Amino acid sequence: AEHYAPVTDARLKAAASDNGWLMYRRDYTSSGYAPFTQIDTANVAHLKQVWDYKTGFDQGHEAPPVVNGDFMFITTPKDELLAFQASTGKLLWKYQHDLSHVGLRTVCCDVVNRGVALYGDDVYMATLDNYVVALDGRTGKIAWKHQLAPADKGTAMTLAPLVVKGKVIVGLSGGEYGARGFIEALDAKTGKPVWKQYTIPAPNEPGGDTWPKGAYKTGGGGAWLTGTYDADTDTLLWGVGNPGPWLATLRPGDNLYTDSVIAMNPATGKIKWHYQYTPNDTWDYDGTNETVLTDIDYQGKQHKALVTASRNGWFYAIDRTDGKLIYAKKFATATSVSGFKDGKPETDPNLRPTIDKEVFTCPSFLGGKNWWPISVDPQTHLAYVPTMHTCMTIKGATVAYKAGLPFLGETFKVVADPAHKGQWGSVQAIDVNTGDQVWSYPSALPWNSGMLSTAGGLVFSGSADGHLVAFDARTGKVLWKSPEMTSGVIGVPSTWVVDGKQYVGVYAGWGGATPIWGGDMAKDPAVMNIPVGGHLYVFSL
Ligand SMILES: O=C(O)c1cc(C(=O)O)c2c(n1)C(=O)C(=O)c1cc(C(=O)O)[nH]c1-2
Repeated sequence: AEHYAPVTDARLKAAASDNGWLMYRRDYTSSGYAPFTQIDTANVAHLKQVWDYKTGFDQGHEAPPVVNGDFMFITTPKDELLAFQASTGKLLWKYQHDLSHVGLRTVCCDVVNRGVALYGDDVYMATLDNYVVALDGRTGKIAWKHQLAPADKGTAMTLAPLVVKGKVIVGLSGGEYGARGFIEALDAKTGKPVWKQYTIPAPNEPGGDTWPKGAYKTGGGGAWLTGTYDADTDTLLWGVGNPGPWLATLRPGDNLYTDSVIAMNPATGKIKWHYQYTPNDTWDYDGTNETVLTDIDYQGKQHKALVTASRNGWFYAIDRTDGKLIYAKKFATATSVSGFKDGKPETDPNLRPTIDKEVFTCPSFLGGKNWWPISVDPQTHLAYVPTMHTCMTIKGATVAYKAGLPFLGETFKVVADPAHKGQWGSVQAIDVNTGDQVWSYPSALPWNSGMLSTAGGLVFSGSADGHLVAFDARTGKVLWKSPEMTSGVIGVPSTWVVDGKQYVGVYAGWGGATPIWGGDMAKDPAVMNIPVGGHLYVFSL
């Protein structure tokens, strides 16, 4: 293999001019966009498989290939880290994190891992038993590992870390177990903790008064997806998950910072501002979905914005300098969050379940979109959004907190969205200047894969029936479908260039929350028949 070029701050900041895919969403803006033009709308139909690798695991395969030079790094659901020669698929080394001491039970939504971060010579992975592990990228030799929280108290880590200025930053899963979430930064060289920011304030801290007495300790607020770094304002942006327990009558108040994006100082973790997508959430909508930085022109005014397609079914544009709402538009049927007043979301009091009352509301807790990241293309100025069309019935239930056990207080069932019968999913393009839909590609099966856009005028994403699909970025026309892969796709495609040749890679490996919690959707024979099994595929011209 060729020599390993260290990943510097300069390279991470200037991802646009790099041939690799150096982090989870390729660049600090979380665009999921690559500037490569070799594969384009005219030749994409000639893509051929160049190599593949079967992982041997049947859980959901969610990680994107992360590529530095001719080195590719990808994780498996059980915290194995694989290094390949990116151009040929030659396995260079393999590291298996020891999960033997952890029950895999306190993971809400399948045993998963979303991949790695790179810095210097090292590769970083977060694990289900709350370690961050650093390995030498060339050899797989362990540099350090550090455990952030015990493994048996309802917490886990499933996200890809983010490296900002020499710190490896990760967040906790555990919103369904009443774990108090946090985001923590470790020194990339030594693994020493630098700062830790709880997502749920203590009573004496700002926002502490949005919780009833004592509730913050079991308030949830996982931070289970990778954040975004705004290099212009030196701000770290991170989405925070749902409050615990799900049943909101047990915790009156806004319950900050659940279901919010928080803006932090990356040197200290100190919170600068926040925006809450769903106040006093009682539908498990989380606020963890990606935060993508993009400059927009809304009604004739320029804004430095962040955009997100929230689980609650609304597409938000927020001023990324101060956290003020610019606009919010529905991208899926959305009734629980019913409108906005002075920039703050309002929820429908009639659609709040109680211990005596079952309600029907949309979207389901799985969201108008779940964790599968959107991509924002600076050329088309469109956001490509993997969308789910479901509603739910939901009712309160009794619950008591016990560390390591689910803390929900609700029963629920995912059902079809009456406005999208026979269509569990779609891929849609949304104009980030307006929040309006430009094209939509309907899918009978749920669409649970992340999006990749490229300067070749293409959008790639994987289908549940096992194809990598290339869309025309402007029109949504399908220009190419890979031959059928051995499983459905929930992975995140990525692309890179080695020796002048562009590659596209994606995991097939059906799983994640949909087959476990999907109710009527999971019981649809077409969904039940999706084969499982992890399989990495790489294509080029
Ligand atoms: O609150 C949490 O801590 C938490 C963690 C995770 C996770 O770590 O995967 C998911 C969720 N919540 C969740 O609500 C959810 O719908 C979900 C889907 C998936 C998946 O991998 O498909 N993970 C998670």
